[in-house]
Amino acid sequence: MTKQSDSPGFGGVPLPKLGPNEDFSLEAARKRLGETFEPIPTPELPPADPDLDRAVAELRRLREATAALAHSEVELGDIADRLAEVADLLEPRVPSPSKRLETMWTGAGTRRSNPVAGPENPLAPPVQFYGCDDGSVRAEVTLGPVYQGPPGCVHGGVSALIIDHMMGFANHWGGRFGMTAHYEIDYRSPTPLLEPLSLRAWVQEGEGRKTWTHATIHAGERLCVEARGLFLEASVPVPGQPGTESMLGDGG
Ligand SMILES: CCCCCCCCCCCCCCCC(=O)SCCNC(=O)CCNC(=O)[C@H](O)C(C)(C)COP(=O)(O)OP(=O)(O)OC[C@H]1O[C@@H](n2cnc3c(N)ncnc32)[C@H](O)[C@@H]1OP(=O)(O)O
Repeated sequence: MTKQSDSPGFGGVPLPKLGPNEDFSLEAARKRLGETFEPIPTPELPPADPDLDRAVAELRRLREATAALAHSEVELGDIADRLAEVADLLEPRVPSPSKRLETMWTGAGTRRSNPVAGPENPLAPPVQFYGCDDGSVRAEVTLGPVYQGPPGCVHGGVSALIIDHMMGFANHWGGRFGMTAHYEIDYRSPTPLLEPLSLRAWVQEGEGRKTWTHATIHAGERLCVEARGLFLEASVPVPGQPGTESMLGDGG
C-alpha cells in the first residue's frame, strides 16, 4: 500500500506522510496481529443469514416510514397492531443478551452488527467504507430524517458516531489499533440530510500505543465536519471467548 502526501486532507490541507517512528506496512501489521488481522476491508461481508439482512433492510424501510408519520393522514391503529404481532413473534426467539454478544464476536466480529456499518443493525444507515491506496478510508452516505438534529440537518451526535467509527476503520487500514481515548470535532457548516455526504478518515501519526487520526465529512465541496482523535492500543476481553483478548478495541 502506498502512503502518499499529495492527497487533499484535513480541512483541505495535504495529507502528511504517516508517522516516522512506526512501520505502517501491511506486513508489519500482520506481524503484530498474526492470523487475526485481515487488512483488506471487505465492503461486502458474506451474510451470516441472507434472510437476516433482508429482515433488517425491511426494518430500515419501516424506520424511515414511521419517522415521517406524525401529522400524516395514515390510519395507524391497525399498523401498530400488526407490528406488535411481528415483535411478539420475534422476542421469545431472541437469544439472551450474553449469547447475542458472543454471536457478534464470531466470524466477521461486529463488522456486520455495529451501529454505523453493520448490515445486520437496523440503527446503522449502513455506511460502507473502502480502504484507499493513499492510506485513507472513504465512504458516501445519504442520511434520512431519522438522523435529524437541526432542521433538515444531520444530528451532531450522529456525525460524531460515524466519525468515531470511521477513524477506527482508518486505524485498521493503516495497521494501527486502539480504543478511542479522546476526540474533538469542529462542525464547520450544517450537514444536510437527504444529500450525498463524502466521508474520509486517515491516520495522521502513530507512536507506540498512540495513534492520531483525522476525519472529515463533506457535502459536495463544502466541509461540514472535521475531527481529530487519539486512539490508545488496549486489550479488551472478547465476549464468549475466555482468555481471548482483542487488540482492536472496536468490533473489527
Ligand atoms: C478487515 C479489516 C478492516 C477492519 C474492519 C473493521 C474496522 C472496524 C473499525 C471499528 C472502529 C470502531 C471504533 C469505535 C471506537 C470506540 O467506540 S472505542 C469505545 C470508546 N472508548 C473507550 O471506551 C475507552 C475507555 N478508556 C479506556 O479504556 C482507557 O482510558 C484507555 C483508552 C485504554 C487508556 O487507558 P490506559 O491504557 O490506562 O492509558 P494510560 O496508561 O493512563 O495513558 C497512556 C497514555 O495515553 C495518554 N492518555 C490516556 N487517555 C488520554 C486522553 N483521554 N486524552 C489524552 N491523552 C490520554 C496518557 O496521558 C498517557 O500518555 P503518556 O504519559 O504515555 O505520554
